[in-house]
Amino acid sequence: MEQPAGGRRPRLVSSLALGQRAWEVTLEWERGLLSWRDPQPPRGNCFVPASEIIAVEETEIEKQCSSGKWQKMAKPHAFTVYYVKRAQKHRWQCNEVTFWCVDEQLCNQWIQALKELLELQKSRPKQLLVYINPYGGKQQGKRIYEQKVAPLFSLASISTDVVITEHANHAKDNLFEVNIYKYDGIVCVGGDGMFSEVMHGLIGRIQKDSGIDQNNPKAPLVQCNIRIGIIPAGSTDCVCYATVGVTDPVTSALHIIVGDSQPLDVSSIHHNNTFLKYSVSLLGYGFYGDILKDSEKKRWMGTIRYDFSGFKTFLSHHYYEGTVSFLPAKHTLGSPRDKKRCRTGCYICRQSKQQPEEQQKNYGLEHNGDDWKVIKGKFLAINAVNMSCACPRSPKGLSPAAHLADGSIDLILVRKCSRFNFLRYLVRHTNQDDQFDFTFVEVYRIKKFQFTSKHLEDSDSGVKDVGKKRFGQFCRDHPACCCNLSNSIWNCDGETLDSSAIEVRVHCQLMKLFARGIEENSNDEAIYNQSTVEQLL
Ligand SMILES: CCCCCCCCCCCCC/C=C/[C@@H](O)[C@H](CO)NC(=O)CCCCCCCCCCCCCCC
Ligand SMILES: Nc1ncnc2c1ncn2[C@@H]1O[C@H](COP(=O)(O)OP(=O)(O)OP(=O)(O)O)[C@@H](O)[C@H]1O
Ligand SMILES: [Ca+2]
Repeated sequence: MEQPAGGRRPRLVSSLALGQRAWEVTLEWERGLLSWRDPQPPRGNCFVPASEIIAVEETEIEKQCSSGKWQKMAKPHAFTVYYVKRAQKHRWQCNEVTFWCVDEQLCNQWIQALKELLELQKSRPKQLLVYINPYGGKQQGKRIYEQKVAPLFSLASISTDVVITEHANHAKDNLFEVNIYKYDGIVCVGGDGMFSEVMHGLIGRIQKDSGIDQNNPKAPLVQCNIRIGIIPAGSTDCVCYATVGVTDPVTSALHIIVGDSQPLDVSSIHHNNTFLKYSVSLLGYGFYGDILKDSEKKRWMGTIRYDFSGFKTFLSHHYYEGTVSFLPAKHTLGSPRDKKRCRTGCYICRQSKQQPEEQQKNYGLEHNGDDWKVIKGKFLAINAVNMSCACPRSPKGLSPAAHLADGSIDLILVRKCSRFNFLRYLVRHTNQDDQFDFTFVEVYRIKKFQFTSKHLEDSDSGVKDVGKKRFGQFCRDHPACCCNLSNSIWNCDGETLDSSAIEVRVHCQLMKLFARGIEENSNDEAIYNQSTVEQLL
């Protein structure tokens, strides 16, 4: 073993057996790096940063004794290191490597040193509260958690309190009752709806404990530092996909274990000084609202209900009249037409970090009315997204250049157009072409917006045409056309809103997830070339 230089922690260097050969294994405290090198040709060289070590354990060797039973033996001496391995398409796996030592003392020294290094990883959770929706997606939540996630949490010495939900809002209500402060994070196993429920519970609880009235649309909300982890087991899993790059329970569990942290913008939605909901992904009126309305009746169909209702809604081709007023985001660095996307360590999101404090300072100061832009029109879809909304159906999402934590919303207005053009627009969500490059599509990066349907404007302005209010199902002037005098509904992260007239405002980085955003070409550009391990073993 090397001696300490200048009082620093010594590097630990040993010759340990790996497979059939002796490798030079090094633990560098300063760089937090475990590496192993084959001194003989073809000289494999592998590195694992401490931040990606999941656990270290003494290796138990199973040996058959004379009675024929298998017995656990701790000799000869070996230890196993479990670590993150990057696979294809942002997927992470738990890999392991076992090192054999000449004696027990050396083995213990290595285990001790690695455990101490793991203790230094301060952002890792030790205690988690887990909510499982057994009915989300393909109804596999419980199985996914028990078979794929719980064994990893136990390997990483994370203790858990698990609640299997018995009804909708169980998790949300529970978060107002339990001592949330004893947990390092909350995990939800389910889809976007389940995540939304947990987010509402957590943000709501923090505001309640801080004396903030959620019904006040101007209230400066208190940031929530307890992270939420999402184990995807839903139908769309858009929040997971857009923050991790893949919907894979093992990948998400590993991001939780290594203690990743991804701040997230949250929009608050109000109507007449009444709080309705928060939104992190899609707030959509028209097309996505109608899909949701129809698909809720078809929950029994499972995950394909969205495709079925999507097709039906596409054919119905309804448009809705209304007024959208919005406050453009003036000081944000990016634009929705940027080619560059929000990725791990995103510069634009990092620059926006000071926004929460700025917002607090400006509390009560209203923006000049002139800054607001007003658009009246006939819309097939009004989509307000806080993030790209990438999901397996559309890997680049509704707004590919939207940022997870820049304190802005991308507002997409799709005006009335032909079915054929709308189809061209939809198809562009699935290929490389620009979905905003149409005359009937507009996109704005904004801070706040309001929407009122024409239907409501007319009734508010005292139009007393009872027939107009009552029939509302088809257009009396043009029975064959697609305009719909009744309202659509708002799809808020997969849940419906009770009002069609809404006021929306974004809260920069209000909450945090156990994620790190999508890694840039994660496998191809892996700094630590772990794949060599497999080639050489
Ligand atoms: C021709 C193919 C075109 C495909 C176009 C695909 C665009 C897909 C964009 C998906 C955006 C998802 C945004 C995330 C929303 C979540 O907060 C929410 C809760 O989970 N999910 C949904 O509301 C669930 C939304 C589900 C949306 C499904 C849309 C399916 C559209 C099908 C249109 C078929 C036209 C075919 C004509 C021949
Ligand atoms: N035990 C339960 N019984 C019925 N509903 C539940 C239960 N637990 C949670 N829920 C509700 O189920 C709704 C949908 O769940 P979830 O989001 O997990 O699946 P999904 O809708 O299939 O997926 P996605 O939201 O990704 O499209 C959530 O809004 C949640 O409130
Ligand atoms: Ca954003």
